Amino acid sequence: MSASVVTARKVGYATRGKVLIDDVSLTLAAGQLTAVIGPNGAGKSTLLRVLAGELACSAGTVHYGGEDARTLPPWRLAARRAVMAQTARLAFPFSVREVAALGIDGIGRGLTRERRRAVVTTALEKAEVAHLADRIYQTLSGGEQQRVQFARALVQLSAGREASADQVLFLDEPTSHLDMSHQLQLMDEVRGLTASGVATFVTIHDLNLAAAYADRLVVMCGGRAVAQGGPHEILTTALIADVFGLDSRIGEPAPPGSAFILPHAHAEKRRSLRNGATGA
Ligand SMILES: Nc1ncnc2c1ncn2[C@@H]1O[C@H](COP(=O)(O)OP(=O)(O)OP(=O)(O)O)[C@@H](O)[C@H]1O
Repeated sequence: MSASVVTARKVGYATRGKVLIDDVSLTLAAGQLTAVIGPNGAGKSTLLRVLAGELACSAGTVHYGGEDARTLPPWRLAARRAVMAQTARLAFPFSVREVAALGIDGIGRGLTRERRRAVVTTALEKAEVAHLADRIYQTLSGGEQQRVQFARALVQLSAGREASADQVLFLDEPTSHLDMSHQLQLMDEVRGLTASGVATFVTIHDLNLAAAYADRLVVMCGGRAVAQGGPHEILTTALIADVFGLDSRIGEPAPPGSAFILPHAHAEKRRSLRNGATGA
């Protein structure tokens, strides 16, 4: 069995009297890709931020190895885990290379200048943004910015590896702005990192990507983890219909020549639009 890198026990998080996640227990293991799915507002990002130590849980515990995340010094936490957030706005006109290099801040002091540059260059290449290295980050498209943020997280992991072998990469909807080719390319990179022993944790809306790449799925709904397990045991028609509030017949056969299976609710709307209805 793979070694546990992060262990959450009965974790809850509440703010201003509102419970955002409740009673979540899970383990992130070395060499395992965990994907979190669930409807908007289910608590996926909050769970990610609690596990990553960005938010202190208000109930339960999060441990990195034997250490409580709340007491880990920031630089040690930064060496053990990298986070690719859902959105990242920058106030100043940094170049792409400078943004990626932010991943080294605080943890890469022991690296030579050449080594730092090599770490950043490799990450830019892996995220397929090396050709944009000298561009100003704010001038990039949404998808390009997302890939730069992925590069920044890869830089942080590479720099942190000198201090810690047990690492975890958290990605909050990393493919939301990416075209299909870059979605697969990014997930392939994440899969490769996972194969090298990193524990990876991805929140994602695309159930097909989740099923294709994850070793383990966590289904969040109403702040609770309502199901956990392998994609094939978890992604049942009944569970998807229940959690996402869809018609119980989730899929319809793909049209000839199409690569997609459309959710039934969307298919109904598409049919009514095709027949001249308003679709409202
Ligand atoms: N600081 C906050 N104060 C109050 N409510 C919050 C706060 N942060 C998040 N929430 C609420 O908590 C719930 C869970 O938010 P969260 O971002 O974790 O959901 P999510 O599953 O990631 O959603 P999405 O798929 O839309 O990204 C939402 O209803 C959100 O409005």
